[in-house]
Order: sequence, then structure tokens, then C-alpha cells
Amino acid sequence: MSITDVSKVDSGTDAGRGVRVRGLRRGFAGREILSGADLDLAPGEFVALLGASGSGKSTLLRAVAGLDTQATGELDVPERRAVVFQEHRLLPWTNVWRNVTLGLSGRGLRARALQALDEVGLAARADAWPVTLSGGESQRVALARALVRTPDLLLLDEPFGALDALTRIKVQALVARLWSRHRPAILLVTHDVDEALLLADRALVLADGRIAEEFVVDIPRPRPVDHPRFAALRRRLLSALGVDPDLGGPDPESDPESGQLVAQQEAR
Ligand SMILES: Nc1ncnc2c1ncn2[C@@H]1O[C@H](COP(=O)(O)OP(=O)(O)OP(=O)(O)O)[C@@H](O)[C@H]1O
Repeated sequence: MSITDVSKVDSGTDAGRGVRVRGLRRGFAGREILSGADLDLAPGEFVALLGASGSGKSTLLRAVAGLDTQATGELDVPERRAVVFQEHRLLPWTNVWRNVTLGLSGRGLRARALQALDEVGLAARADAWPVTLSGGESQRVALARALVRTPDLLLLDEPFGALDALTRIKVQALVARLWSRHRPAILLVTHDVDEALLLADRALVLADGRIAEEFVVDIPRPRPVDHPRFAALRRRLLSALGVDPDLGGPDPESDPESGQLVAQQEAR
């Protein structure tokens, strides 16, 4: 199907359908950000999307989510999809379980919320107010809000980006467990090369408005952080992102974006 309005996404009704995107275009103020991007996710596949800051990762994710009415191209995505953003976006004026079931109707909503909250280890906080939660807890509630919709496609836009390093590892492990239990297709936007390699089946690099490179992460799960194959993959992925894997690399002043990535690597 060829469409000019991505909000009219062709949504599959059959469970377990994958994602097929062709020729996705989006610009802002005359500047082209996505210039005919193609993307495929098999049902249940976990794909990480990386790229320099400003390369258009979030723009691509928003279009796949059906949140961007201005993007053009062909999209074929599951109807049941859910998005988790870097900020949890919980409503402060209602409690946790009502946040989880926001926008849903029907019977047994509290029971459904409790089940989803149980999956993220927060059933005991169902009646709490969002303001009383830590950053990691809020992000787990945001995950429960996605899970309660039993998505075939889960879109994660840097969901761990605002978390401290230890919480980040715990929430990454939680996502890995939830993915292996429910097997939605996942598109994870991240800046973190190690996160991509720990979690994803494939890591894609977005550059010049398209998927420029693809890396198959052929490491069996569960993936120990010190698995010897990470090192070679990490080097290749960093190179594809324009970062010198030996951290001696690009001069941040002549290449600010690469320099930023180097700084992030060094900070870890
Ligand atoms: N609503 C908007 N209006 C104008 N420009 C926008 C808008 N949304 C995104 N852009 C621009 O499009 C480009 C791509 O943005 P996007 O957020 O998709 O990049 P990104 O790869 O996710 O970046 P980052 O890694 O820094 O989050 C940026 O230059 C951004 O300023």
C-alpha cells in the first residue's frame, strides 16, 4: 500500500505480524531527515536502532508508531503497538494503576493493571502516586502501561536514557525478560552500543536518512556482559557510528557528533 499520510498506517490485525517500512520520508523546515528509509522487523524480533545525534532515530520511531502525520512512505505495522519514551509520561494527578490502564475501557481494568505491574515488580505500588516513585520505578510503570496492551510491536525510544547506571542495567534485564516471555517485536532507539549488543537480535545504524548498516548480534541468550564476541562486534558498530573504537579518534572540534559519542563511551 502506498500512503502519503503515515497516520493512516496499514495496521495488521493478525497477531505476530512484523514491520515493513518502505521509502519513509520526513523533513522539517525544508531539511530532509528521513530520505526514503526502509526497515523490516520479523514478528518477535528485537532490533536496536543507533545513529548520531539528530540522525532521525526518534523521527523514524514516531512514524512507525503512527504518531507522525507528516511522514510519507509505506508502512505495514501491527495494530497492537505501544511506545515507551525516555520520560515516563505518567499523569501526576492519578495513581499508578490508573496510569497503567489509561485510555483502556472494559471490565477488570484494575486486575489487568495489577498483572502488568506484577510483571515489572511493582504490584505493591498500584495505589501510589507517580510523584512518590523513583526514576527507575516510573519507567517500570511506563513498561507496565505498554505491556497491559499486549503489544505485537513495542517501540522504545531511549527508555533507559535518564536512569542511573545501576538502575539502567536492572531495567535492561527486565526488558530482556519481558521480551523473552511475551515476544513482541521491539524497536529500541538507543545511543548505547553495549545496550544494543546485550539486548538486540540486530543493530541498525541510521545515517543520511536511511538504514546505512546492519549488524546481526549472533550471541546466544542469556548474554553475559563479558562474552568474548562482544568486543569484535562493539568495534565494528562503533566504527559504523564514526567513532574510533580505540578512543583515540576523531577530533571533537572538527566532528562534534562523533566527539559526543566518544565522550559517552569514556563516561561509562
Ligand atoms: N518537530 C520538529 N520540528 C523541527 N525539527 C525537528 C522536529 N523533530 C525533530 N526535528 C529535527 O530532526 C532531526 C532529527 O531529530 P530526531 O529527534 O529524530 O533525531 P535523533 O537521532 O533521535 O536524535 P537524538 O539521538 O539526539 O535523540 C533533528 O535535527 C531535529 O532537530
